Order: sequence, then C-alpha cells, then structure tokens
Amino acid sequence: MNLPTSAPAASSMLEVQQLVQRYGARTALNGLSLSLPAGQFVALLGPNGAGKSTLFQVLTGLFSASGGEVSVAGHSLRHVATKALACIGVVFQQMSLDLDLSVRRNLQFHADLHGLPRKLAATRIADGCAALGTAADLDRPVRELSGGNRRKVELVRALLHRPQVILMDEPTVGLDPKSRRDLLAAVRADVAERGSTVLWATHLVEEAEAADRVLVLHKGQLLADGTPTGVAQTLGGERLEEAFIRATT
Ligand SMILES: Nc1ncnc2c1ncn2[C@@H]1O[C@H](COP(=O)(O)OP(=O)(O)OP(=O)(O)O)[C@@H](O)[C@H]1O
Repeated sequence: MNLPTSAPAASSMLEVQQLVQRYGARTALNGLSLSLPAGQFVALLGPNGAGKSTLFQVLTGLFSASGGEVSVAGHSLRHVATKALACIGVVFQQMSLDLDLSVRRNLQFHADLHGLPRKLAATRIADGCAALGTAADLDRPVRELSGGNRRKVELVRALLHRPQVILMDEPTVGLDPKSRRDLLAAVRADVAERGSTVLWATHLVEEAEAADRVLVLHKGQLLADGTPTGVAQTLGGERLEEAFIRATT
C-alpha cells in the first residue's frame, strides 16, 4: 500500500490541513490549516486559550488530533510519525530539563535519544552552548542556572539533531529583556544559517512584529496570515497591537 508520505509542496516544511482537536464538548482547534516553507520565522500570535499549546501538542505527537493531517518535511505525522518527529525540535512552554543533572548530561541524553554519535554530539553540545553564551555552565546542575540560561540550554537541545522545523511555545515567558533578545537572536541565526523553519507561539505582539510572517490564531482558527503590517491591515488597524486586541476580544 502506498502511504501518503510525500510533501504536498516541495517547499513546505510544515503542512497542517484541516486540523481539529476537541476536548469533550470544547473545540480547541477548529479546522486549522497552514503551510510553512523553509527559512521562515513565523509567529503564531494568539490570546490565552486560542489553541497554541494544543497545536504544539499535536505537532509534537503528544496526542493524535481528532481530525486533519500534519506533515513535517514531507513525512506524514499519522503514517510515519518517527520520521516526522525526527524533523522537529521543540522548546515547550514548561521547562523540561532534569534539574539534578548537569547541562552536559541533559544534552547528551537528548542526543542519545536521537542516535547521534557521541563525538558529534559532544561537538554540537560544546558549540551550541558556546554560541548561546552558556559554555561555562556545561558541568553545573541545571538547578543552579537562571531561567534565561535554562531556556538557552533548551534551545541548544532542540537544535542538537539539526531539525528542519523548530517549535517554540511561548519560550520567553518569565525571561528578562536581555535573555529574550538573546533567545530570539539565536533562533534567528539558525534560520539564517540553516534555513530552518520556526513557528514561535506568543501572545506578545512585539515578538510577532519581529517575525517574517504572523499567523493570528483565535478560537482555534486563523484570523489572519501575512507580514506584521499586512496582518494589521487585514484585522483593520494601523498598528498590529490595536488590531490584534480588537479582533480577539
Ligand atoms: N486538557 C484539556 N482539557 C480540556 N480543555 C482543554 C485542555 N487543554 C486545553 N483546553 C482548552 O482548549 C482551548 C485551547 O487551549 P490552549 O492551551 O491550547 O490555548 P493557548 O493558546 O495555548 O493558551 P495560553 O496562551 O493560555 O497557553 C482552551 O479553551 C482551553 O481551555
């Protein structure tokens, strides 16, 4: 049997078609479709409860959606989940490092899960932490790190297996302005260097304004899709913030 595992379009790294997710009577994703090409930094802008985390949970295989299809770098999440998930790097909203292990051990564990050869993993861990300015923390337990540095380690981890698609679920919550800027710059650098595709969920309009493209999610559906300026116009405002607030309240 031929399974539908090929990419719908050669340039589409993340393809979501008619995604539906229900929790009992509540519909969190209501026929959501989107298509993201390589080399794009995309903000998923939505207010609390819009469905951002639900989308990320489906995209990362935490549960199967009630309906619809997802493919990552041409691999169907439904039919070849292992291949699809291998193309994704993720930073979840909640910190997910082992606090008692060192940064190096946390990262090595992830590299092992992805089957990276030890030598290659060691190089990427050292290079990644150096690039993010956390090399001095490599042998410290994560518990001793600041929130900003924990986030940076999570980004290094997400990039270790060099995924084509990077999912960031409200990654700057609780970070100070410098840590936020560093994290954003590091992700931007990966897009520029490797042509990765980033989906960055946020409810902060200023983060969306820095993106190549903005998807506005509200009640599980896309209200607008375009450049920050284009989206503001679509939503009937001059500035994105006013337009976003008006459209989602
Ligand atoms: N496990 C669950 N059981 C029932 N309802 C849920 C569950 N998870 C989410 N929901 C509901 O689904 C909708 C979407 O929630 P979701 O957490 O995906 O939104 P979000 O955009 O990530 O919000 P936030 O910015 O607050 O994290 C909300 O109405 C929420 O109450």
